[in-house]
Amino acid sequence: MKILSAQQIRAADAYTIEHEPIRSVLLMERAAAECAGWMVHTFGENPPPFYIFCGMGNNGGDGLVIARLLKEHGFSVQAWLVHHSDKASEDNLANQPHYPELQHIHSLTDFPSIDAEGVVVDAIFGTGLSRPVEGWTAGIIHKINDQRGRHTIVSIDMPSGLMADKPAGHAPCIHARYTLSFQFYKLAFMLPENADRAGQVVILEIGLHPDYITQVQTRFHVVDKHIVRTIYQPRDPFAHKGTYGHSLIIAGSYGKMGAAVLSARACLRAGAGLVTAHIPRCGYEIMQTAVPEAMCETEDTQHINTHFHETVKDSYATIGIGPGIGTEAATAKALEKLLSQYEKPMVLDADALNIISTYPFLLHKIPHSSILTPHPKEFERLFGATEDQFERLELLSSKARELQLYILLKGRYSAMACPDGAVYFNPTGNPGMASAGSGDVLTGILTGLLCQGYTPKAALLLGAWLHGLAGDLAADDISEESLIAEDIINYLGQAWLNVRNT
Ligand SMILES: NC(=O)C1=CN([C@@H]2O[C@H](COP(=O)(O)OP(=O)(O)OC[C@H]3O[C@@H](n4cnc5c(N)ncnc54)[C@H](OP(=O)(O)O)[C@@H]3O)[C@@H](O)[C@H]2O)[C@@H](O)CC1
Ligand SMILES: Nc1ncnc2c1ncn2[C@@H]1O[C@H](COP(=O)(O)OP(=O)(O)O)[C@@H](O)[C@H]1O
Ligand SMILES: [K+]
Repeated sequence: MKILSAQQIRAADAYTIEHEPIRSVLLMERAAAECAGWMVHTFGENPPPFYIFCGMGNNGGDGLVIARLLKEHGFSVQAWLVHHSDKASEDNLANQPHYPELQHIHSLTDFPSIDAEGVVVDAIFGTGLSRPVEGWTAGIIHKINDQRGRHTIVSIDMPSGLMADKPAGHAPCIHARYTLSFQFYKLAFMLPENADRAGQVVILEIGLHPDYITQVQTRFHVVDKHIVRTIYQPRDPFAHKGTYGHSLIIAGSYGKMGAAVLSARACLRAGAGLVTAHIPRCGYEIMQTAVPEAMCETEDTQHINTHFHETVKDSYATIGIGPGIGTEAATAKALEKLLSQYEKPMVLDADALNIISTYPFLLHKIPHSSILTPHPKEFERLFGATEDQFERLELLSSKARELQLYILLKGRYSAMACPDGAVYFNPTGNPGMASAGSGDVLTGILTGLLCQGYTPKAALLLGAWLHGLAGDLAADDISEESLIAEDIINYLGQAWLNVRNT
């Protein structure tokens, strides 16, 4: 799914009006009807009172239509027009007479006291916000936020105060429980700094013209079922274990053998034909017992520090390196040697990335189209700090282009940058996965997918999706709280079935 900028969303709106064709006031009606439908579906059993705050633009126009539709549905509704500007938009004006009970707010003192617990609908500003909200209108936003504990706040299209594709900094902004976003995610929703502003994002189809959406060029995307379905390749009925490659997992050190076990097991569960684990000797019994399906190569020390045997170049379809290997100087030397002799795309994570941040020249030795999977701290160590998260996304995209690598920056919506500069966000996953070892599992999954012949881009998008989906399926069964990395591996099979049957 493409992520459109605010300007492209306006163009999609205009294109739809011209080519469907549909009058703009009817497109507003259609969008608002989707919102009202969601509200009836979500709160309809025993509907609480609705308090709807409308601005002077088309976002406010949506609010006016929602107020009328909910009232017609028999809900208890009160609506206010927040006069932040002198002029209302045409479609806003057209809808005002259809909601005669409309009340007016001209200053902070007009803010109503809202007693009974209910739903506050924020339809003050949407994609037309052009500058930070100031003055008494900012006061209204703060007053609505003060109601957070007692009321459910639902924002229409955007939480008011947030800009779709610019940093909001500390500007006043609604903190919504839900944001009902029209047809697309906005880039701002993908960033951790806006998590408690957008709340849970619900995408509502409003029938924007498909021709516009197909032809519009965007750098940012959200991975969806459609993308995943086109990547997925069923296994060949005549396959043998050689068909799906032999991968090498280089992981673990004394006290961190769990990382190696998780990566190797995830690599197998992702579908690799054969897996060899390259580990320190102290982990031999652990690995052979915990993952009998994997073969082992060992080193005589507690860290990985010798050069890898000469066959590394030819024997392995791909390599996953990093979880738990530590950052000893000898391990760094071994990594340098490996990067000098191995030429196919591989997966680098955790301590492999930390070593590279200490010896940045290694960045240029990584085989083209390899996948790096830093979490935000590792990313900062590798590429430096940025002013804000929009700037960090730009840095991510430009580094992927410059180094011709795939870089996955971990998070709620992991951001995956490609060598052409495109960035895909992964929507699956949950906070239960914020627990030790989840990243080691991801390394194993990505290695397993590369190994069986998925291209680096396909492995990256499918791997991140499967990893998060397995976490979601696990959380559904055993809760986010008790989810551990091993569960992600155990639910990988169900995630595969889900992808296959999509
Ligand atoms: N996408 C679609 O296809 C569809 C989109 N639809 C809806 O349209 C919405 C976009 O509507 P929009 O363009 O009218 O902008 P909106 O967000 O209402 O704000 C504009 C108003 O705010 C004002 N203003 C701006 N900044 C301000 C500030 N800091 N402080 C104070 N005032 C400020 C500005 O006035 P001015 O800048 O002139 O002062 C103007 O009055 C979109 O989010 C969605 O809800 C659906 O109806 C149909 C299908
Ligand atoms: N709140 C969350 N929502 C979705 N995914 C998450 C969340 N928290 C963590 N994850 C995922 O879990 C993984 C954690 O990786 P990482 O921080 O490297 O863990 P570790 O080093 O302990 O293995 C990442 O893939 C990340 O995207
Ligand atoms: K809004």
